[in-house]
Amino acid sequence: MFLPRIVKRMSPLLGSRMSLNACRFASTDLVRTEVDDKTGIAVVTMNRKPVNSLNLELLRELSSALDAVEKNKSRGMILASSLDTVFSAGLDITEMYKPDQARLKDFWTTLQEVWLKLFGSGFPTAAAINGHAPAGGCLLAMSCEYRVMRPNLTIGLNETQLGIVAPSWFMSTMENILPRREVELALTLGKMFSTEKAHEIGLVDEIVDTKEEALAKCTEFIQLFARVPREARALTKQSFRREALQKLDRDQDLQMFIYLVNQPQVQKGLGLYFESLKKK
Ligand SMILES: CCCCCCCCCCC/C=C/C(=O)SCCNC(=O)CCNC(=O)[C@H](O)C(C)(C)COP(=O)(O)OP(=O)(O)OC[C@H]1O[C@@H](n2cnc3c(N)ncnc32)[C@H](O)[C@@H]1OP(=O)(O)O
Repeated sequence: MFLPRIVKRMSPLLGSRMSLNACRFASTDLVRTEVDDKTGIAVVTMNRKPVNSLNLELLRELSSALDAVEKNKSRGMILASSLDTVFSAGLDITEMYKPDQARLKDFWTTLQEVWLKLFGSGFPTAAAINGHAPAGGCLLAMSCEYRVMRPNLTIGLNETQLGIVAPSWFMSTMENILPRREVELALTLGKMFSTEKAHEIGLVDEIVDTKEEALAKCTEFIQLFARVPREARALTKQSFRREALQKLDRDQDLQMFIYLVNQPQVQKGLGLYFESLKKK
């Protein structure tokens, strides 16, 4: 259960430039939320070692953090990772392999919820991609409005490479950024792009060397909207994204997911993939 802790602290977030700004913290072990009092921007940092794989608990806390950002009327939100080389490894395979059925349902429902809140948020969002971002990790980054990434990393929807299929709302999220043809190729190949290639095709907006620079660039992006009326901006964004949001039929999607994941050949594939990750 997420219990926001609101305290005043000095911010260690953005290095010396920001170090005198007081921040409000609403944090749990898995997700840290820090709102800079000067900019009014919240930084939501995923913190689940070793690779920020998205299990039910991390998703629940992300969902609560998004509610808190909305409720606090933050100027915007930056999504980041506390880990040095991984933004998020995507969905936690252990949630889908030999699953407990009630938990599996909860897991998928919470993932849908996180996407609806993040992709459909009224406040401005940016992703500081300071590590690899495969599959569900790429989904989170793509759900934001702006992406800044460190060099020599990878990002993409690699599902077909694992013998599984990205749900249609993962596809719509990529289609909100890239031309249809590029998306079809990326999805059917299960393509993981290097930072540099992702930047070239427009999946990533900027490349920077450090996490601090990524946070600073994301802040600059969000501050572009400082003089734009908040409601008008929010409604414009939500109207632009409405078609993708409305296409998700949550019940049907859940039933399809449960059915497919429980297929013996999918279970076998997930098991083999999980083993290969362990042996790496
Ligand atoms: C035919 C129809 C079928 C339809 C089926 C429907 C199913 C719907 C599917 C929904 C869409 C799925 C979305 C997903 O997100 S699936 C997850 C995809 N993710 C990946 O492929 C990433 C896998 N991980 C990596 O590539 C690397 O770990 C990474 C580059 C992220 C980091 O590399 P690094 O070298 O730093 O770390 P390690 O690889 O050594 O990993 C450390 C430990 O973490 C474990 N691990 C890694 N990724 C995951 C994961 N996604 N889930 C669970 N655990 C993970 C890894 O095994 C290591 O564990 P140990 O230390 O115990 O060995």
